[in-house]
Amino acid sequence: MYCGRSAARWRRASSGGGRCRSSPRRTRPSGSAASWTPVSTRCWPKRPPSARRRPLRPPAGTDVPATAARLARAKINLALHVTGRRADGFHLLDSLVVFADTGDRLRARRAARTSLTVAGPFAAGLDAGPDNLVRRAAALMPGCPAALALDKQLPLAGGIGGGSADAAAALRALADLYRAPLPAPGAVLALGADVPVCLHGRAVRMRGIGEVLAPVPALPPLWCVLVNPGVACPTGPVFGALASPDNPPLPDFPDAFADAAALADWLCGTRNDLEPPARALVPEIARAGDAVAAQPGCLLARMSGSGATVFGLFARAAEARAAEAALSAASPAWWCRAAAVAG
Ligand SMILES: C[C@@](CO)(OP(=O)(O)O)[C@H](O)COP(=O)(O)OP(=O)(O)OC[C@H]1O[C@@H](n2ccc(N)nc2=O)[C@H](O)[C@@H]1O
Ligand SMILES: Nc1ncnc2c1ncn2[C@@H]1O[C@H](COP(=O)(O)OP(=O)(O)O)[C@@H](O)[C@H]1O
Repeated sequence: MYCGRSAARWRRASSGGGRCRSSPRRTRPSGSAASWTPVSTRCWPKRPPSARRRPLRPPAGTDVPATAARLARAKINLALHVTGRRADGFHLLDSLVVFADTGDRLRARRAARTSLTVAGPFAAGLDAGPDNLVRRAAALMPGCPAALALDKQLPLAGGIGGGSADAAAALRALADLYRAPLPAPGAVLALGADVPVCLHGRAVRMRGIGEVLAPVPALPPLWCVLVNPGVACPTGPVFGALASPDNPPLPDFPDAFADAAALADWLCGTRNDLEPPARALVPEIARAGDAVAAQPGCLLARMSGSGATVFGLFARAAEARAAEAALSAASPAWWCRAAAVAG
């Protein structure tokens, strides 16, 4: 990690291990509605959505749209502490999660049967079949058939939760189209540990394996640059390479963050515990982190999630855009995006 405006403290990892390019199918975390702690009150269906077979009819007189569009925002783990390991092997987390104002685009149109098409710069290698998280999300709402179109703008297996954001976007779009309730929390969590937080979609503290969400102080205006060095970094192997699952939780939050620099200072007392094992698996992460940390105005550079995407934080939009331009010019093979951080 690098933090501070002058001292470059991004630590280089000792290289080791090979590149990870495989994309294993996600295994399902077990979860129950009882373990879900939503920040806001939600209306859950009284019976499981799977009980519905025919398309839902919107309530009479309701003006429902025929199409819906959603931005599936990139998730950023500003801090990610691994604090324990459950008996089933899933790790307990304590994470400050925010969302960048950039992501995949999902369009949905009411139809007789559910279908999915995938286009965009990262469509290659992503199957539109039943394993796609959009399809798996739609399967949780069988009364809401739709023609779904995913414009895949985010790199796959990049630690920015693209698949989870797509699943959350699909659930929201179908709920909009049919004025239908969202699936039960346990079913949402079973799609992936990051899906509940992506469904929430705003800055939040995430604990448990991803199902316990709690409010955080309002974020100051903040911009980021996201950099993915083009190497997929699958989540499971990174957790598997973690030295210890038992690490201290996040420090106490202040009542407020005065500005971006104050947030960056607080983040300097936090970590991403998955960064050392990810850097050992994918040496490109350290190179990307060094490059981001060297950008003028960069307050902090760190890896998000299980990698390989690295983020830099900036107080001003112009600095983030300049960083994107400089990084893209220096390393054309890298995926670089400047974006506002949505509070
Ligand atoms: C690490 C995080 C942090 O936000 O982000 P990403 O790097 O994936 O973006 C998430 O916890 C990832 O969530 P998600 O990507 O949905 O994970 P899943 O598909 O449910 O799990 C993939 C695999 O990672 C491991 N896993 C995942 C979550 C967790 N809390 N403990 C784990 O040990 C398990 O081996 C699991 O089989
Ligand atoms: N719509 C989707 N977009 C991205 N990945 C998907 C999607 N559906 C299934 N996947 C699978 O989910 C895994 C995790 O992808 P992603 O959410 O992009 O990364 P991460 O969990 O590192 O943030 C990948 O192995 C990918 O094959």
